[in-house]
Amino acid sequence: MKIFTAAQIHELDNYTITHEPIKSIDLMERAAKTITRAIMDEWTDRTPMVIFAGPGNNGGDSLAVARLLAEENYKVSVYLFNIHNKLSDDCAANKQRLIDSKRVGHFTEVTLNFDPPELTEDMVVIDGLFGSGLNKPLIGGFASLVKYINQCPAKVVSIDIPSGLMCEDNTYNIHSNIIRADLTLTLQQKKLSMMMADCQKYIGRLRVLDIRLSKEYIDKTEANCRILEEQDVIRLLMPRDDFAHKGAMGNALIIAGSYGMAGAAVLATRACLRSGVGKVTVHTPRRNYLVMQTAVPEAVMQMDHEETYFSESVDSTDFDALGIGPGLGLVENTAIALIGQIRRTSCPIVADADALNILANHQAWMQQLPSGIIMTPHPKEFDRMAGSTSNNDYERLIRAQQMAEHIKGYIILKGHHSALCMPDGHIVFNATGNSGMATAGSGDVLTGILTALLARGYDKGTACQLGMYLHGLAGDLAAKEVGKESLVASDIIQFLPKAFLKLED
Ligand SMILES: NC(=O)C1=CN([C@@H]2O[C@H](COP(=O)(O)OP(=O)(O)OC[C@H]3O[C@@H](n4cnc5c(N)ncnc54)[C@H](OP(=O)(O)O)[C@@H]3O)[C@@H](O)[C@H]2O)[C@@H](O)CC1
Ligand SMILES: Nc1ncnc2c1ncn2[C@@H]1O[C@H](COP(=O)(O)OP(=O)(O)O)[C@@H](O)[C@H]1O
Ligand SMILES: [K+]
Repeated sequence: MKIFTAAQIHELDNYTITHEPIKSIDLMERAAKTITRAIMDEWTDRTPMVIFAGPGNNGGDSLAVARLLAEENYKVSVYLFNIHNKLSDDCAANKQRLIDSKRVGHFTEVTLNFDPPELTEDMVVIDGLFGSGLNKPLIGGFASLVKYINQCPAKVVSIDIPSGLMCEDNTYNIHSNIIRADLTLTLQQKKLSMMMADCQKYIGRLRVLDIRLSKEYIDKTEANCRILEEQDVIRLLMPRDDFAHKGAMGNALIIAGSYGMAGAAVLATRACLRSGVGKVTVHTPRRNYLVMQTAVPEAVMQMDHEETYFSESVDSTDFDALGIGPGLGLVENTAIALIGQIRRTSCPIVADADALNILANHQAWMQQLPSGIIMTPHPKEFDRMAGSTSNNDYERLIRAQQMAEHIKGYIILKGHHSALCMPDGHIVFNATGNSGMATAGSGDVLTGILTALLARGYDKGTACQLGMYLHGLAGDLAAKEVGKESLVASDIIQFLPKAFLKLED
């Protein structure tokens, strides 16, 4: 699913109106019918509905919804805010339709002062104040109204987007003046701000409603951001040749683990082995020998000269991909070995965890990364790499996007919706995965999967997309079986086979 900007959404609306063709008022009616059905799915006609409508088309939508709900015998009260005495054409038309229908129990057009109605627990508030046309933070009377709605005990449903929330950048927004919805019914496509963890408190539960905007425009218009879907991923899968032999299925090298952190190496290596690769070699400190050999008998062991930490770069000529970082530790000798390793490696590299922390501690090295490197930071690791803390998730995402372009590499900013930032500036969000995966070692598993896919021969962008999707899918399948609370990183590996099977089916 593409994520369009507010400006593109506006173009999409206009394109639909001109090319379907359909009158804009009829398109609004179609949207309102879909929204009304979604509301009726959630609440019966015993629930009193209080609608707050703004002066633009978001207000127009909500006035049409008010009329349609009233026709379905819902008890409806409507407050239309028209303080500048200027309504959009379709909002004005829907005001008239609502008055003419005579079904709505209470209608007030607020032009000056507003005496707010009592909002009780049994009611539903429909927030149709502002949608994708919001162009500045809410202040004054609208801000007071938002605060009033936010402190009321009623359930709140936002049409298209919680009023006050911008579709993209909320860095300079006034956060106390944004509606905190329980349910957001967004039209046609998710907006970028809906992918950000720190905006979830405004959005609540999210449903995307198909209002049949122009498929032609959606298909032909380039979007900078998109959400990865199953059908995209299925197309990426390479078939396994019947005559395959291990020599042709990729040779992966994992450099991971230090004394006390053998587990990270075990997880990355096991995940790598479960992701279709022909052969996996793990380079780890001597003292991890017995643990590794016992836990992952399928892997080839290559022991570092040091007992407890990675100390010298290794010849990677014969390998097809390198995964480096999980549990590596931060001692200076390891740092020097790491940068040496990165410099002498010519196959694709996945750098994770301590590899990223080391780079963050040596900012000059950040400038010398080979193009095409794949880095998989969680937000804290990213902030360390970037050299400063981002104020919000959007700012961090834009920094990651800029860094990926600057170093010509791939950055997977991990989270609920991990964001793959590509060297050409595109961003791909992952939609699989769940909160059960917020457990130590989940990231090591991703490193193993990515290393395997690269060794198998997937190009970097494909390996990143497929890898994060499979990782999340395995986590989702595991959560179904063991529950989110009990899920551990090994469960993700255990369900990787089922994740592959699901995609292959
Ligand atoms: N177009 C279509 O075909 C379809 C559109 N659809 C619906 O339309 C919605 C978009 O509608 P929209 O473009 O009219 O914008 P909307 O969000 O209602 O607000 C615009 C008004 O707000 C004002 N304003 C802005 N910021 C403000 C602020 N901080 N404080 C105060 N005022 C502020 C702004 O005034 P201005 O600044 O321009 O003077 C203008 O009057 C979209 O979310 C979806 O629900 C669906 O029906 C599907 C078909
Ligand atoms: N709430 C969540 N929803 C979806 N995926 C999650 C969630 N929490 C964590 N994950 C995934 O789990 C992994 C955690 O990685 P990371 O933070 O590096 O863990 P660790 O360092 O312990 O291995 C990431 O791939 C992330 O996307
Ligand atoms: K809204």
